[in-house]
Amino acid sequence: MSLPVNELFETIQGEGQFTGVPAVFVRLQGCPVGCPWCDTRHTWELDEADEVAREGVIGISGDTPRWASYEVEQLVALLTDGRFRARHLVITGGEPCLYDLRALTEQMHRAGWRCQVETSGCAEVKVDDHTWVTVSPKINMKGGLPVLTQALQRADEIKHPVALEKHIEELDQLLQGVALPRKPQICLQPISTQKRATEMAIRVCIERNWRLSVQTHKYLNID
Ligand SMILES: C[S@@+](CC[C@H](N)C(=O)[O-])C[C@H]1O[C@@H](n2cnc3c(N)ncnc32)[C@H](O)[C@@H]1O
Ligand SMILES: Nc1nc2[nH]cc(C(=O)O)c2c(=O)[nH]1
Ligand code: SF4
Ligand SMILES: [Mg+2]
Repeated sequence: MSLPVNELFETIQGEGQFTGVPAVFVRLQGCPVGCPWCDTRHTWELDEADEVAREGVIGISGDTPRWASYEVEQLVALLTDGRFRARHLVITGGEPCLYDLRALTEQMHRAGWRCQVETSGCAEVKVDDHTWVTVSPKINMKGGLPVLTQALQRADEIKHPVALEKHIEELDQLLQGVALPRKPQICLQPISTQKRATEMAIRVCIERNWRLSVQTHKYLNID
């Protein structure tokens, strides 16, 4: 099984429940959802012409659509060869759940790491049982892709991007009638650190006893 890797880098998890935790990020190429405010638009298209050598995506920042094909075993070998101190792997994208992540998460857990997946919920979540699943639902997006009940039910955390009151109403509607067996933490993440969005998110988090997730890496100016 091969995975198209856009970038692989070590930083601090900037968002959600694990904010502040040193982590290695694997960003997979390809996403069909098309959020107008997406901060990783360069990951949307998986174009053959953008394929590069495997070394070409390690620790190099910069927003480009390039990607390299890694077999799961090659990725696990690289992640565990001693170059990283972190033991928290974040698999993001693009949309990582376009791909079957069971072998990767199983092998990384066996190596003593914790795994977290960041997904929009537009595709079935295929990870091992120990993986922390962060679902950031993308409601009414251009691709017309529904947020899958399977993804919501697998969620350990629901991290909703918000800028307008209507985004709260959409979340309420989405969650109505869906049983959430893992009792996920619900957090609101202001879109693009906008002041108004942040103020609204703070207010609603206090009203609902939800959690605030700000994109701390953007304030810190790190990857
Ligand atoms: C780039 S996405 C990749 C993973 C997956 N496609 C998803 O949307 O969850 C990672 C996280 O960044 C969030 N995000 C993307 N652009 C954002 C923005 N401009 N402001 C706030 N959050 C954003 C997403 O909602 C998601 O929680
Ligand atoms: N520092 C940092 N934290 C993050 N948490 C989620 C990210 C993502 O793009 O999925 C992200 C990211 O790109 N950088
Ligand atoms: S689902 Fe995620 S990667 Fe895809 S467009 Fe939306 S924020 Fe960007
Ligand atoms: Mg990001």
